[in-house]
Amino acid sequence: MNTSDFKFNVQSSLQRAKDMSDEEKLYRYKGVLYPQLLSPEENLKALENFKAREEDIMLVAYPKCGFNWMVGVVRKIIAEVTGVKTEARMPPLIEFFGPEMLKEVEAAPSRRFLGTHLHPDNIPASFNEKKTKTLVIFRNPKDTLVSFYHFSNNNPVLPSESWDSFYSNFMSGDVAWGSYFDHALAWEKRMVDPNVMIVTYEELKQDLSDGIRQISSFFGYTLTEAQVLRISDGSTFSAMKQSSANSHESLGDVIFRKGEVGDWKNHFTPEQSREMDAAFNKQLAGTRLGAKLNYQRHCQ
Ligand SMILES: Nc1ncnc2c1ncn2[C@@H]1O[C@H](COP(=O)(O)OS(=O)(=O)O)[C@@H](OP(=O)(O)O)[C@H]1O
Repeated sequence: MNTSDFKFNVQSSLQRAKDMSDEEKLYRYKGVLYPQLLSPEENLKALENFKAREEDIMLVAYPKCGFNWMVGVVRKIIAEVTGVKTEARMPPLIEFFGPEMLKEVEAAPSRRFLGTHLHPDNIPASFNEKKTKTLVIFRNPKDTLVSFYHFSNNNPVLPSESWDSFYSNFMSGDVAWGSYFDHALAWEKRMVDPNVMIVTYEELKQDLSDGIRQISSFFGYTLTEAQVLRISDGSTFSAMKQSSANSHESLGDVIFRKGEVGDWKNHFTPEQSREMDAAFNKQLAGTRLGAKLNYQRHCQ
């Protein structure tokens, strides 16, 4: 799959964003906000008939939950097992592709590595129908919100917003790619599906090697301990930030920002923190995903 056109599109989108007002940068598709320049309606419409394959490798994340980290890890796993290196390429987000690029993807040989931030309702139905193995990464909502706030203010294709305004929009789900809680509740329902594996940012921060072993075996690969070590050494925050100028060009420093658990403590007011606690309790307390996110430890 050749992604040079895609690289060019991202650069030209960043350029075009300079002439747009913040109001023009997001639009609604089936009720969910998406970035006009990166995921215009024609991209999302073209995706509706996308033909997933059983052998595809699919990665899903709500924005800022660690998608690019997992892209790096999965690409390194693939490189170790097959010898094919694709790490210098931009992330394989299907909603950024557009009709022409999608034709190339449809013609590409298996196994294809694909990813998305799409709202679960907007993910092409064929991924579920074909039982494509799908890795989903989640992160605690407070750090996700902080990361998203900085991203919005440093990525020209998204609106710039004050902390209080972004906080309110995140809580009501009026941010690009929709509500964190909508995504979480939809994936919570699929946690028992053997074709879905959910990992959390926080558990990977704690033991990346174990995560790499589990992820590779989920996709049907077996790694030696030396390979696991090589992949984890190359996937630390500092290693990935260092190589990001190559893989992500001008967005490298924006995406690889801080890479820590708990930065929310430097941003949330006590009242905002209590409001998020109440929202989490209402939506996710007592669920499997809620337990996996270990909210009390990471957010209280
Ligand atoms: N290797 C590694 N280790 C730890 N943390 C990492 C790593 N790579 C990326 N990150 C952090 O992930 C956050 C970006 O998330 P996404 O890649 O999902 O962002 S995006 O929505 O696709 O733009 C963003 O979090 P914040 O630093 O809190 O903003 C990145 O720094």
